[in-house]
Amino acid sequence: MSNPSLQSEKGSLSAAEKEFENNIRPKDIEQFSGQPQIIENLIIFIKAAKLRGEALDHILFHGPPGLGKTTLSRIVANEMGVNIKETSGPVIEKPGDLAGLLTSLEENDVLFIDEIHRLSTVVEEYLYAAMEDFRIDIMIDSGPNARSIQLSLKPFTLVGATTRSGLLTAPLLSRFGIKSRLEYYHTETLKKIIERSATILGTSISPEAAFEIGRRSRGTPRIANGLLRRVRDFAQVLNDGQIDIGITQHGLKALNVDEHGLDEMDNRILSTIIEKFKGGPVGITTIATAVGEEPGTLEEVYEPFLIQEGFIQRTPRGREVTHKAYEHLGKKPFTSGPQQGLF
Ligand SMILES: Nc1ncnc2c1ncn2[C@@H]1O[C@H](COP(=O)(O)OP(=O)(O)OP(=O)(O)O)[C@@H](O)[C@H]1O
Ligand SMILES: [Mg+2]
Repeated sequence: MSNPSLQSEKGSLSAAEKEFENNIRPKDIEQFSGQPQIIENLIIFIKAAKLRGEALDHILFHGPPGLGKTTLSRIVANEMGVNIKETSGPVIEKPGDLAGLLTSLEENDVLFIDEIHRLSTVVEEYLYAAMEDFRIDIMIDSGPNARSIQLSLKPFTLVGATTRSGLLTAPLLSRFGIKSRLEYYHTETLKKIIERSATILGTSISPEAAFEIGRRSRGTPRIANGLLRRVRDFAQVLNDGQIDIGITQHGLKALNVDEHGLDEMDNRILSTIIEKFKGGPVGITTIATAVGEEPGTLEEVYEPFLIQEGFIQRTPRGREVTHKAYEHLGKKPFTSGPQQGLF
């Protein structure tokens, strides 16, 4: 199984994990670390919308799981001083469900649709007019009595979030005025996030320990917070609750956390390319079949981190692992003949 924190299926987090996430989730923009470009722009757009007394333009947050899309959506509503209604793509089954949600919004409120790539086509089409003209046409009755009535909506902001922006249709994409792609976090930023979370949890952590956890968190705040929580257990039982570098290294080792923060699926991808495809180049669809994952998920959720960290490179003929990948897995590069490596 792949790391549950990375899965985009929302059911994968336990109730306790969700509660923990909500407790430490930054509520206003000052508490949110990282993503400087996105934050800088949002501050301007929010100020401008407030000055004009208008709804903020529709926003799409996209990027790998656990980087802060839900967090930012709530922060946007909070900073705008409006209510937020939260739903998700697969939950809105019929146009009527969407109409119900939209008509319940107050002026300038935020409607947050998580996993927006999973909206049904029919619902999506109704959303177009709602986003563009703040109106929705709904059919009432059926057969000869069928007629459509037009409902006007109060201006609102749609905030969509997705890990799979590649699955969004062009008409939907074009209706978002603001599109922000969240990036993986630098270790220094994760360190700050971990220190903030530790304060909320009432635990003391040394700077080296926070850095070490950050370094091994796959650039992802959710993973960083999850590791902090587990390492805190080790510290509580074995170290009087003090999280120092010693107990951190002990804990991370006991938890089998990879030296570079790679998860099981990352390692499976690398070892598959090495063992089954001689290190590549190999096409993404072929890798996907071999590891039992969808090509799109591989491309949008797993691969970006492996490329950023220099474990994989894209070539015109497909994906290739790098030296770093061989070293990481303790394997020797494949050589095609006895001549190679002689000179
Ligand atoms: N920039 C940040 N600063 C502090 N904490 C953060 C930041 N980004 C995310 N987090 C924390 O990481 C956790 C996951 O964030 P969030 O739920 O917003 O991710 P997401 O992008 O919506 O993930 P998914 O795609 O799985 O829905 C939350 O507990 C949140 O508190
Ligand atoms: Mg989310």
